[in-house]
Amino acid sequence: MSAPTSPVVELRDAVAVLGGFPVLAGATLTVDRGEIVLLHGPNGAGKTSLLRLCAGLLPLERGEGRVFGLDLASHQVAIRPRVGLLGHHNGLYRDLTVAQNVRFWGATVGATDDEVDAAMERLGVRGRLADVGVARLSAGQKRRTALACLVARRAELWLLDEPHAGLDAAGRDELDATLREAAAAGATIVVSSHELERAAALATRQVDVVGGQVAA
Ligand SMILES: Nc1ncnc2c1ncn2[C@@H]1O[C@H](COP(=O)(O)OP(=O)(O)OP(=O)(O)O)[C@@H](O)[C@H]1O
Repeated sequence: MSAPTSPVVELRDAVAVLGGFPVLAGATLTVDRGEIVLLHGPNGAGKTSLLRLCAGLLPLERGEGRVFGLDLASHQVAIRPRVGLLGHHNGLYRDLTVAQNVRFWGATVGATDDEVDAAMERLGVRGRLADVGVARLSAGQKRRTALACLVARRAELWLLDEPHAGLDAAGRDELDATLREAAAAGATIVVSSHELERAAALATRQVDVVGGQVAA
């Protein structure tokens, strides 16, 4: 864990480039431990790119970037295991069942069977779904499973790209409750969402992303 007083995310004039195109054009953002920050902005504004940069999955071309106090330019390998990114892909092992996926991620931090069960219960994928192969799940069920994996692996920084998408009403409520619990337990959460009313009620702070920058 980073020291309680140091920010979990610190970006200053961060520039990232994909295919010769600047997907982040000087983004500055600070996120403290326990915050739930909502990224809001139009399609193509740079929200996904910002999340991927913080996850160590997009190279920092120019500017400064630190996560857990570690330099993004040189410590991506150390940063990645402490970060849970839920992107457009759920990152699940398709050949494993729901329970096997959640157990796998739980095992990376030494989670007990009870903790793994509790994570699945929290996201409504325990009972009947637990032994179903991921390849046979619906989109919403995959998303629930991916969220259960994040709970089980005790990610310190949750980076969630439109996590409400594809979830039914109960799933959205369970997601919000899960995020509040995680933040209360010390996790830091950055979430992009087009579901403004719901996400704004969840977030402790909202920032606008426009043209690859974070609006002041
Ligand atoms: N693989 C890529 N190669 C080149 N440019 C890309 C690539 N992926 C995204 N971009 C560009 O980067 C910019 C930021 O995209 P990004 O996906 O970060 O936006 P976003 O705010 O998450 O959008 P949305 O709300 O549609 O998900 C856009 O202009 C987009 O066209």
